[in-house]
Amino acid sequence: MTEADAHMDFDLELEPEDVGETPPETPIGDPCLVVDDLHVVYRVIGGRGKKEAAKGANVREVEVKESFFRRLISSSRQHVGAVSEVHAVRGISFTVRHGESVGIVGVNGSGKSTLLRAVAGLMPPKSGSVHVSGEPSLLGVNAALMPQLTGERNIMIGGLALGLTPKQVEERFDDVVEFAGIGDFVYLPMKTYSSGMGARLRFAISSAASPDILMIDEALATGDAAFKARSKARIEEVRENAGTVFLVSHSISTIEAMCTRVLWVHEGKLVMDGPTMEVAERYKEYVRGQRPPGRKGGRPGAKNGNGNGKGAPRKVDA
Ligand SMILES: Nc1ncnc2c1ncn2[C@@H]1O[C@H](COP(=O)(O)OP(=O)(O)OP(=O)(O)O)[C@@H](O)[C@H]1O
Repeated sequence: MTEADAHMDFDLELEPEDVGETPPETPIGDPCLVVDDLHVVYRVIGGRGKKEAAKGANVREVEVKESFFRRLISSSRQHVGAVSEVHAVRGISFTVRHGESVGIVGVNGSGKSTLLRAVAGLMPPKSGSVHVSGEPSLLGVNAALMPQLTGERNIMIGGLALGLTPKQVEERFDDVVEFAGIGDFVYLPMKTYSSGMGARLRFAISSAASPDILMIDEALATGDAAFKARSKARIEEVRENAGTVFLVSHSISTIEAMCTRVLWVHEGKLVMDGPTMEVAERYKEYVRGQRPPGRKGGRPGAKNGNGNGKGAPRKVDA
């Protein structure tokens, strides 16, 4: 696989069921989420900061001043390597209103999932802030459900974590199983599930509680047409109740069908924010340019730099 291919694993084709669909209309509501100059940094012990940084990644090796305690234990432990920092989200700001469904797009490793997790409060920011009215619900790919427990137990745990009572979870149990389409697998440990089954169950649980802010990380890519249709209806339901939906997906057609607005993230920065059609078009142009970021002329935001002679993405006010 070439470097260009590595950045091209997108579904740029509209699927038959999406053809002719127009994105939902943008409703006007009060702000429910404000993200202000957000920075998120991962610290990795034993990383290869210099090598990664040389390849253009958002990585730097940091010097760690050895404390007395560290020196004491290091004499009895093997050296574990340098500490590296990955600056995954770099100064992102935006405001979201009730009733918006916001898609997040970007090439692999651009920071989409990290941004979503930070907004959900699962990642502490290095600096900047996230102000939320309402309780965000993220049970995406990295959710803290327990693989050794059965789907049944995880539905109960997930439901309680989302604020449902045990009785409410019991009442919604059959719906969740049917929505996820996992049948009798629900009585087996989640570690026996395919990744698609796990992702669908997490989405089914996370949307069961009608959350104020529903966050979905890639789950929709894992289902068949019927699951996608059910998901779309569920997302519409949340939006109609003036909730807010965040959706990370590699499938631009999914984003086009389900979102009113798109944030395009590249190397941890927000390069474009605007109505779905506008941003999706520019993003597709960029991806079709087949120039991976880091190569001359391939960086979004660079002057005439998306590889097809078109200029930098225009930042659109939210
Ligand atoms: N747990 C982690 N520890 C260290 N670095 C991480 C961790 N998770 C993500 N990263 C790094 O942070 C950056 C952003 O990753 P993130 O997963 O947010 O991107 P993404 O756009 O969601 O990627 P993908 O589309 O491949 O899922 C990448 O450089 C990635 O290597």
